[in-house]
Amino acid sequence: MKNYEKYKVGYFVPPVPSCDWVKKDHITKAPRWCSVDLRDGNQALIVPMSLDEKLEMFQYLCKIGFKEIEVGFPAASETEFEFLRTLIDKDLVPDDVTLQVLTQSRKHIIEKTFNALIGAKHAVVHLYNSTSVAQRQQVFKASESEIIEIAREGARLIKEIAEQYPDTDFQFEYSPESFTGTEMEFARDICNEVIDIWEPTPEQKVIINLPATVEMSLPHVFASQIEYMSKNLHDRENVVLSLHPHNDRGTGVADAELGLLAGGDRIEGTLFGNGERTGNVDIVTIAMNMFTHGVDPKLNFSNMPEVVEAYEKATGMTVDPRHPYSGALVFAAFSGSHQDAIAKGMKWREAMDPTRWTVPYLPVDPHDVGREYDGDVIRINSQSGKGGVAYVIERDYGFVIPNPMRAEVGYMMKDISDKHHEELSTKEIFNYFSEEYINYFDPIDITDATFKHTSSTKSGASDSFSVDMRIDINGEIFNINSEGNGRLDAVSNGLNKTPYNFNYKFVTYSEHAISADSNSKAAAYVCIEDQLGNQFWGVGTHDDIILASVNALVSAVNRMNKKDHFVR
Ligand SMILES: CC(=O)SCCNC(=O)CCNC(=O)[C@H](O)C(C)(C)COP(=O)(O)OP(=O)(O)OC[C@H]1O[C@@H](n2cnc3c(N)ncnc32)[C@H](O)[C@@H]1OP(=O)(O)O
Ligand SMILES: CC(C)C(=O)C(=O)O
Ligand SMILES: [Mg+2]
Repeated sequence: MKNYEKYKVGYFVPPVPSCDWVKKDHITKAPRWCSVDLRDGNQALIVPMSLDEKLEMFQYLCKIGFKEIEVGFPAASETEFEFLRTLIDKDLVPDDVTLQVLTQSRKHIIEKTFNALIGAKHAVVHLYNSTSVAQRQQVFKASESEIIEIAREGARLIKEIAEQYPDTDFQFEYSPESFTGTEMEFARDICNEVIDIWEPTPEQKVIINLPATVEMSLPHVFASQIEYMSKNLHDRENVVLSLHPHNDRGTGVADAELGLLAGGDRIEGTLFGNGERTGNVDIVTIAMNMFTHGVDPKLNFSNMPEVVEAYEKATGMTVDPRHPYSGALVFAAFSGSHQDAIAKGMKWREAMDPTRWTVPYLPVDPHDVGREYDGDVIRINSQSGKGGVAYVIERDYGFVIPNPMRAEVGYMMKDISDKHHEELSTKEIFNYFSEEYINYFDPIDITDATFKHTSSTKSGASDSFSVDMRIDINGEIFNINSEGNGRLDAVSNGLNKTPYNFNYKFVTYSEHAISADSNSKAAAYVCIEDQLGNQFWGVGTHDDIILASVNALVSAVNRMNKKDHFVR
């Protein structure tokens, strides 16, 4: 027998499957969110949170905007019980936040749960018992009616005890735990039995929570199960249909989203999907998925690095660098074509429509989750291209590298990164760029240059310029006067008046003012070509745009010297 042959599907499709949810293409409003970080998340930690850690996490969950928080299983431990007492006795629960607690259907546990809640303003008492075929057969060794009786007993007791505390606004919740391994008709029946005992009203609705305690099926099957339950629950209008997906198959978010389309009103989950085994469903991802469809998720993740920090501190878990919306690398584009598209997309947005976000490869504006464009988005390594390199140099240093020069600079950075086998920071990139191209005065340095405009006023006569220059070549000084039909031409002719033989022709020239912080105000770019057709770029900077262009020419000629050594 092959190993895989010991498995078969363990879920149940509804007797009358329907898929009306398929017709809806996105979620149009935020569900009721319930954080179960402090209960389901907490029970999955190697060392559950201390009272102080729970308090800190509770306050942070309130800050994000959760209005319903399952704070624990008060009968589980002293810390759990004390935590509730502290929240209530010290009046730490905001008026608009409802505490939720979990209990098994056992008298002493239910009683202890209510004791923990004495004095609370609002509370959800959450009752569960297992309903799946496996649990009925193997754990409870009980018939369907005996399992229903466990639920009914718990529901009756909860209702009865709650009546003794009229000052607390109680809401009741029931979960057929292991719902995904339960026959749908049985799940429907047991939930309806509980609903009938609790007799919900529009003012006092009940919550029926359908957990994918273990995620067992494709997400569309889960959605069909939710749709079936939604259509077959008693008093549906007075029932809040809650979903509680886990992530065993890695599709917890899909379960939640399709489940919402299928009739779910509420989601129980955790930050970043902490929870038993592969976790509870990740509320951050569901909320941000909604956000990127233009729907207000009613939770505030605008400072995601802070959320990550708070979560990691409280749980001791880490957020993966690839975790949707929150991982350290989720906005990083290393690859050339992605960088090129992002850089162009950012510029297009600025010029065409800053109100919308459609930048390729970035499903969300990093600023909307507290991340930066600088450093977070375009990052340079050996997979990068000219567009990305030019983008970061322009963004951080204000140098607009001309299009024909970009490939050369891009390949230079790619090679450096490849050889060093590491990412390059923008600072390193600029240093390499600067060392190689900008004001490269070895061996030629023009230490003084004074221009005169010597054009004729005769019509048809072209402009001409003369320059007096002091040229230093390897320490040898030449005082030269020369002329040309432009300033650069005059300098170039002057260079050729030295005993050296500079054989090149101009290919292109461009210049711009530098907007970013810089000691210089202007940058110029010159490309020359030697006799063999090799091209050499030089970049010059100076306060004076004319001298910037002279510096660019000298840099280009000096760079040519690296290949074609000057001869006298
Ligand atoms: C999917 C979920 O996340 S469900 C929530 C799970 N979370 C936790 O269990 C964390 C907190 N739990 C605890 O601290 C403990 O389990 C307690 C305090 C609740 C109970 O402790 P104990 O009674 O000592 O142990 P234990 O949990 O093993 O009890 C098992 C018994 O409870 C029964 N039981 C389990 N769940 C339920 C339930 N929901 N309703 C009624 N009985 C239940 C079992 O059938 C078993 O019965 P048996 O004694 O007749 O065999
Ligand atoms: C208690 C229930 C809702 C639970 O956590 C689960 O089934 O996963
Ligand atoms: Mg759970």
